[in-house]
Amino acid sequence: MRVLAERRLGDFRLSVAFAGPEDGATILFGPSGAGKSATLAVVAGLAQAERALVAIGDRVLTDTATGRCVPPERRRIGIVHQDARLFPHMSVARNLTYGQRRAGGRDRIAAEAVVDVLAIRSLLDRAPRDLSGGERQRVALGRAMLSQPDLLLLDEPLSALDAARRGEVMTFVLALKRRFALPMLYVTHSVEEARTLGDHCVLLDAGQVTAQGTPADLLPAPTRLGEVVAPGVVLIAGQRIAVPGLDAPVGTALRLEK
Ligand SMILES: Nc1ncnc2c1ncn2[C@@H]1O[C@H](COP(=O)(O)OP(=O)(O)OP(=O)(O)O)[C@@H](O)[C@H]1O
Repeated sequence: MRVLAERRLGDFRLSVAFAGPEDGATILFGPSGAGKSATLAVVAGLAQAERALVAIGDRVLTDTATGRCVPPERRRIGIVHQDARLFPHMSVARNLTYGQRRAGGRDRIAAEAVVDVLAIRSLLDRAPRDLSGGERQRVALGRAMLSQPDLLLLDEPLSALDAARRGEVMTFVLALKRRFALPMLYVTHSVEEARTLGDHCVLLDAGQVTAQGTPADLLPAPTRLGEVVAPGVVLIAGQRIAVPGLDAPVGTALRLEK
């Protein structure tokens, strides 16, 4: 995947160029306002840029030098947002087949395999309103996969979930990545997500790429100061400490404030 995007948004100037693996996840990491969404919009074909090149393998989707610009619906890009945006009037199964219908006969990614990897078989007859937040995101991932994308764009897909669900859904994203080996462009603020899921990492700040490399090299592991090891019990520096009133679920990592 190759991306070059130069665009102006009011006073903000985006000027980024990066390349990522065709069979792994590229992380776009940066603070709020760095230009991550502005970059995704160019990749998805939803925004014009003064200068842009977007290519997946040898498929060129945007090239301002030649005037090429494939419309969004023909880019073969699956998008997963922060909120699942499932169709509320359709069952899970119909949400999934909606993705399939848009695939134009391509069928590299089998529905059965996606349903298995995401463990959503028991949810197929449910309505989106009867799903938990984590289940909804798994279905949104399935719908995006079944549109048979050449690229999966994930725009902070875990950030609306609580810590426990985040870890769970992250495991499913990892499983999809391993099983289907398609390029992913993954936007996050989370060091943990970047390090767990990323093969390549692009750091953005103020509209510019400030560094590119492996997530492990660019993003130091967060220090886990404490972990909930039983209801109301935190393990800190090897000691089990009871914390009355603590209702965080077991497994939650805690950062302690002074
Ligand atoms: N239509 C617009 N007009 C003017 N400025 C804009 C417009 N859209 C975005 N911006 C500015 O462009 C900058 C980059 O925004 P962008 O949404 O890409 O950041 P981001 O990295 O995705 O942030 P976040 O993590 O908060 O989603 C911000 O300073 C934003 O205020």
